[in-house]
Amino acid sequence: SKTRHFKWEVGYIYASPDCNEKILIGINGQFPGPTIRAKAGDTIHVELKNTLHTEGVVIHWHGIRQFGTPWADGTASISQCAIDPEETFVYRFRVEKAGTYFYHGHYGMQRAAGLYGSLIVDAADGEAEPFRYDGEFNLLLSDWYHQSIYDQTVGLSSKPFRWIGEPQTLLINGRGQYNCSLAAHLIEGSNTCETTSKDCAPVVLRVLPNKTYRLRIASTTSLSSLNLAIGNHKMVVVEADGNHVEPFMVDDIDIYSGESYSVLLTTDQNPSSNYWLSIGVRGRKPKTSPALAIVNYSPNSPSKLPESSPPIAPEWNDYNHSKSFSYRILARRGAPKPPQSADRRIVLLNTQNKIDGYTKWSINNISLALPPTPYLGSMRYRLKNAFDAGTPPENFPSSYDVMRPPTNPNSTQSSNAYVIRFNSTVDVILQNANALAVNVSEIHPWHLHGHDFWVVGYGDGRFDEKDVARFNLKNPPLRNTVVIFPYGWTAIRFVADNPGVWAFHCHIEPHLHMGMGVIFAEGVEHVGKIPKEALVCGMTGKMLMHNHLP
Ligand SMILES: O=C1O[C@H]([C@@H](O)CO)C(O)=C1O
Repeated sequence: SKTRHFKWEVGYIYASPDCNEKILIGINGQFPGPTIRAKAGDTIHVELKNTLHTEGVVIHWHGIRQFGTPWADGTASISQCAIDPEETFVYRFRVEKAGTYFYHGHYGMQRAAGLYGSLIVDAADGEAEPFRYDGEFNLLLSDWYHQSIYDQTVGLSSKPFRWIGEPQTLLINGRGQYNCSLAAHLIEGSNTCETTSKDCAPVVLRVLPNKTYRLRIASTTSLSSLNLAIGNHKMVVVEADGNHVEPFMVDDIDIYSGESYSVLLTTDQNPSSNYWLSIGVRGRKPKTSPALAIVNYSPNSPSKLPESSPPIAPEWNDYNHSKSFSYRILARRGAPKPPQSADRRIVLLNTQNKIDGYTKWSINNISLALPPTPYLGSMRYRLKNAFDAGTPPENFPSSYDVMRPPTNPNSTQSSNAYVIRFNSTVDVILQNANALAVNVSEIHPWHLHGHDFWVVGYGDGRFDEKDVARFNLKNPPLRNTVVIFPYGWTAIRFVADNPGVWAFHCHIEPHLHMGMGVIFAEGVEHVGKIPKEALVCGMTGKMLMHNHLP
């Protein structure tokens, strides 16, 4: 195995991802950031210089466990201090498992400002994936707002609340077309548009007939849940979040923020035509046009417009469609199985709340407020008063009606954390509920840092003790992100075998900003020597400056 070195500068740049010039956060002047490509077992070494003029930055390596390097997880206030302007921080960690991953900013709402890129891990030398393909494409999906993230964050934390609304544009590999359909010739009265600029030209997948391609698809959207389909073609799902799944064939896939998939595409359709690949919004009433890419059968010209219209995503609120897709995702035969019982069960109620008139999301009535001192340092060195004391609740009152808005919407903010016994097995039940408005319950994709977890069950309504008997302990899929459907619950199981402090949160950027997350700490006493650059801020900073390192 190798060490792969990268030297990055993170800074604001001018770019036109949807043919409209804005500023966004690029890496080495690029958007999306450079793709990291490595082999399983390699070490990634990123020397990251913050060239944002007036704000800190961190980068999270989404789906990478950071076993033995919890300080490299890239979560501000959790695993490290934000890197100050003009400072350089070295992220050094191992990529253990082949798969489709990505990285992104994890400070404030910097992900929504465009701070993301792909991280692809190939099988180690001498190892092979359990499926074959002739070529591959990488599709990093995102959504894009014209409003700056400053404007967005101020709105979300204002009274009255100002919601960000739906994104202006969906992007594929950082490119999209605002207010102008590529399929213009098919839609009467729509504008044709200038899409020759390299920043916003549609993505072209150039294929040969009768071959099989692996499409790596990851979503780092700020808000949108997406559906992806390719005209006339079916796809076979083979990977989810860096784990092999039992292959199954679909017409389209749903993908939530924080998830990744690999699908196999066989180019077995009429080769004299090109085809649309289309991405549309799910789970929220869409106001954003679908994003399109072209599957270009060689030797057709890539500018030859497909004869058939782009596939249309299922109705945004057809949750049965989404559920049937999620329920089909199962571990590939031979994949690691979960422990057959858990040592602890934590039930997390997801509600939208009010705190002093501000709109928030809460988990068991606590809205996460991150402390100034990163947990990893304050827990490792047992600093008092660095974050709120006490264990957050393990459950919510049995009288709470998940089908109705909260009768008392008042909630509290806290930075308290769940301390989990090292190497114990934990079940988490994510319980969805009605939001503040009547008859509204939203989709939330939950992402766990530092682990993959088994998705052992889903259900509608309120989770009940008797549901435990229905858990799938035979072939549950391993993932790092899983969705909770409106008014439903999702059960996950994981082994707390990774010393560190790990965020577990809704991957919707504004929801995390509004407090929708919790902190898990496990085996912190086993954490090795934390590089002091990760901790020099807040109380740990003062302690190190006075040389009182225990
Ligand atoms: O967090 C959210 O706030 C709005 C809405 O509930 C209140 O404006 C919305 O759609 C969210 O997802």
